[in-house]
Amino acid sequence: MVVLMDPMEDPDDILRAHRSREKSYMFDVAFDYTATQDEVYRATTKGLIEGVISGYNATVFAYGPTGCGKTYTMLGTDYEPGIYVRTLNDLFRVIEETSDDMEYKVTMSYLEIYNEMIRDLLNPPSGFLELREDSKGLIQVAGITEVSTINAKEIMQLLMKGNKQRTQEPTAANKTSSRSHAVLQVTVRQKSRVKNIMQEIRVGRLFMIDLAGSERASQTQNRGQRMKEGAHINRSLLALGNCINALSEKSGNKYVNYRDSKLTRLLKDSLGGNSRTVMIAHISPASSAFEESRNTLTYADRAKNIKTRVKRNLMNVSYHIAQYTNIITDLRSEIQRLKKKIDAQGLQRSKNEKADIRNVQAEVQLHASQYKRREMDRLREQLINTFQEQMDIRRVLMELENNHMEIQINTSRHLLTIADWEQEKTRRVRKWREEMRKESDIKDDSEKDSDTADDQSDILEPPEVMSAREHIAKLVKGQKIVRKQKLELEKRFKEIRLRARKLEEILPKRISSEEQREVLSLLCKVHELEIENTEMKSNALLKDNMIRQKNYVVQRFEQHRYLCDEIIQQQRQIIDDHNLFVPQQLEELFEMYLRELEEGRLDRILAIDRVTTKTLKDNSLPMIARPLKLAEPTQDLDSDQDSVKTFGSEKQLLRHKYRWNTLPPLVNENESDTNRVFKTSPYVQRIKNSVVMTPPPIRVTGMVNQEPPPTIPNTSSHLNSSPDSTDTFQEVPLTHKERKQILSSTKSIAVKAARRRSKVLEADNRLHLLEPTKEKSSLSLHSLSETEDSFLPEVVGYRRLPSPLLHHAASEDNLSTSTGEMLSRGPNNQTESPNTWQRTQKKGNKKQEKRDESLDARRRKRRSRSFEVTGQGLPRQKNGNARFRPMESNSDHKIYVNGQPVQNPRPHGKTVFPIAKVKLPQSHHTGKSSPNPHIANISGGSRSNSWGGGMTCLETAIGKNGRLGIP
Ligand SMILES: Nc1ncnc2c1ncn2[C@@H]1O[C@H](COP(=O)(O)OP(=O)(O)OP(=O)(O)O)[C@@H](O)[C@H]1O
Repeated sequence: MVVLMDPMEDPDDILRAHRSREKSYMFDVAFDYTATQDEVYRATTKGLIEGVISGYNATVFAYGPTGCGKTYTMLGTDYEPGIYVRTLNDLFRVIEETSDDMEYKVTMSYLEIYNEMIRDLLNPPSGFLELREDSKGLIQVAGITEVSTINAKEIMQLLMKGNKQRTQEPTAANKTSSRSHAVLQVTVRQKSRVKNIMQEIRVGRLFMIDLAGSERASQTQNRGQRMKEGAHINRSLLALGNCINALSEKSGNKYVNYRDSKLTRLLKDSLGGNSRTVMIAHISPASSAFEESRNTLTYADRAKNIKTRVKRNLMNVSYHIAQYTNIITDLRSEIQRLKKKIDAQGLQRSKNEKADIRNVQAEVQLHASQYKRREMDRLREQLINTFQEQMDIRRVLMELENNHMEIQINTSRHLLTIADWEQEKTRRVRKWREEMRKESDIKDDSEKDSDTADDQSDILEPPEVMSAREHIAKLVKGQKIVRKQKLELEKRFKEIRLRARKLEEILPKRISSEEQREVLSLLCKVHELEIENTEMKSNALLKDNMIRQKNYVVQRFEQHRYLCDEIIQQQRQIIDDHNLFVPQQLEELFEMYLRELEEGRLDRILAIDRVTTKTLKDNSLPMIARPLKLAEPTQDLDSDQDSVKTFGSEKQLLRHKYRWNTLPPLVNENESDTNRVFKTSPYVQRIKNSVVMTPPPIRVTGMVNQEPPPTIPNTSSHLNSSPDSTDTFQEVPLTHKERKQILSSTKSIAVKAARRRSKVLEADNRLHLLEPTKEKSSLSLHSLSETEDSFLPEVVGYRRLPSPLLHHAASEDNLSTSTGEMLSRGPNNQTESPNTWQRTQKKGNKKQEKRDESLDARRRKRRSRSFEVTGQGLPRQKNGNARFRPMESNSDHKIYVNGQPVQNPRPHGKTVFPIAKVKLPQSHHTGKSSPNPHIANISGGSRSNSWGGGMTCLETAIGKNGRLGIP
């Protein structure tokens, strides 16, 4: 509702009170000054577009006085486009949406009626155009340019171009006053794409008209041309008003004069015919425009009453048969078009599908390759882990094996001690029985038996034997633990090897690239070599242990031989001194003994042994085997655990070395090499079944053991090594470096042992009885240290001990005491000098002299040999007395000659063989700790000190004996 109030109305004017000019008008919609272009468009024009497309006519025209915003509403600005642009945009959008089914043709024309003349705004040079009415009563502009386009942007450009051609002049009322009526006609022809004989064409026309504003001359102050323009404008608008008035009249027979102006003629259909028409009436809120507003509203109100009959503009085209050809051609072209469209769509779809398939394939491939890579990495990781585990287990087994070896060596030593004691006990019992037999006349048999029994049981075991039994019990326990651990590890090793074998089968199948295969193969080869190296080291260690064990046996025999020599010589001296009768047979035997000494048969045997030992050590390990690093020369010589520590450090070194990503080889005994990627070396093949080599058990017969270990079935008076296992070890030679290191180790131990021996000798009171002994004892250590290098080869060889006669001839050391010479001659002879001894010797007959000469010759020969070996003269020989000490051992307190023990004087207060008098320091027996703490950890820390102590003791003994045999 629009309420128009009269600004001139005076409420106090009684006379005009009943003639109020205030009026209310009702419209479909009214906009105030806040309304936007879009709101106006939506409320007025938007609803017409669908009708136009489907064949209905429609008209939107802006009506009102000048300067009230008609052009603004219809055309708008670039930023606020008006109805023209908005309508066309929507029109083309709808056409596009339905163009699949319908065929559209859109034409546009733009004209102006200026001073009752029609101008083509799209083609101004075409001049003034005439209006014509066709046979169907439709008003047409003859010669008007109809632009066919379906592009909204193009239409906008045309509109802008045409609008510039529109006559626009400034007036007093409007700076941009339009001096003409502008008519934009858009014709939409729509037909179905389905061809038929009867073709239906829908033609919708849309008129969008921006009328010129009615103006009053007084208001516009127009003169001349402007005034003339105004007159024309007003006339045409008056005609429009008249038409509206006529159309709006409700009376039946009305006459509408459209012919008064070109505007009404053009809008004939729009106003009263077949058209949906929207009239947008513009008014000014200014009180000065009251009259114009009232007129406008009055016309708009009247126009409201105009009723039009709208019908769809259909053109049914019935084609003639002659046109069928064209129709068919059209249809074919349409079919082709549709086919192309379908093909294009199909192509696009298939492209999309193909792209999808390709994407899917690529994705699948990517996933597959990623999975494959992950799987390969996983397998490789597993393989490396199995190799690593194999390596670790082999290493631990090696350590356990070494432990086992040490235990066995120590056990054998203790068993020997016990066996010796058992023999001693038997001898004592026998002796006691003989004594008892002599007294049997006095006592009756029953008493004797009971006494015998009592006496036997009363024999007290020496502490070293008890200690040996304790040690054996501990060692047996330790051996059990080690064996159990070994079994578990071997079982685990088998499992891991099986796993590795499976991986070995899987991996070549999975590896696609030859390069990968090669790299992996090389990697495995490296680890194979690593494990081979470990195995060889293990064997080298075992062999070293075996050699030490063998040397120990040799030393024992040599010790024994030394005693025999001593006894024979002394007894021979007694015989000669007292001119005792010697049976022929004994004489012959003695001759044979002398011959043997002269010919040096035993020396040769020892030489052979030395050569064998040396050969074993000389045969180098292959270069890939990292040599064992034994004692460093710079190590602390006071340490009791030198060699053991070094062994431990070697293990640490190995462990460190294997910590990097190393792989042990894949050993598959059953698989043929051709089917394998990772082959086992011949060496590994050869020793793979003896990876865990067990040294031969030490058999000691006649031993009474409280708890005999399984691998030590019974006692034996000798150590025996299995020849088979020895052969196995001989296959594994030592490198030069290793040999050197062993020698260095021996040197360290030798120096240390000599130092200890020196201390012991100094502490021994008996040694102080002989003045030179003290000197030589102190000298010996120095000498040893000095000449160690030159002695080393002989140290390894373990030269035979020199004859005791030689020591006596030297007469400078305490060996005469230690060999029992003094004792054999009685207490009175203890102070007798060696010279006296020699003088006595010269008193013999010629035969004896000859023998002496022979012995002297042998002595000289040996002495000269010692010079040759050492390269030094007398001082070395003098110092050699310290090295003539027999082997020290906690179990060597007694020496047994031909089964008869020579007792240690200290426990029994009888005859003394000084060989047994030297005792090792206490620390030497107990040991300080496990030689390898890592091993202790691996074996659950159950390793007792006695194992290591025993091992250390053995090494020390070897070192001393090595020196003993040198000069
Ligand atoms: N709604 C509106 N918002 C902003 N400015 C408007 C609005 N309506 C009209 N105008 C401004 O008023 C001035 C006159 O408007 P316009 O030229 O559209 O009037 P008209 O009715 O077309 O005049 P004439 O009949 O003389 O051509 C123009 O500068 C136009 O920008």
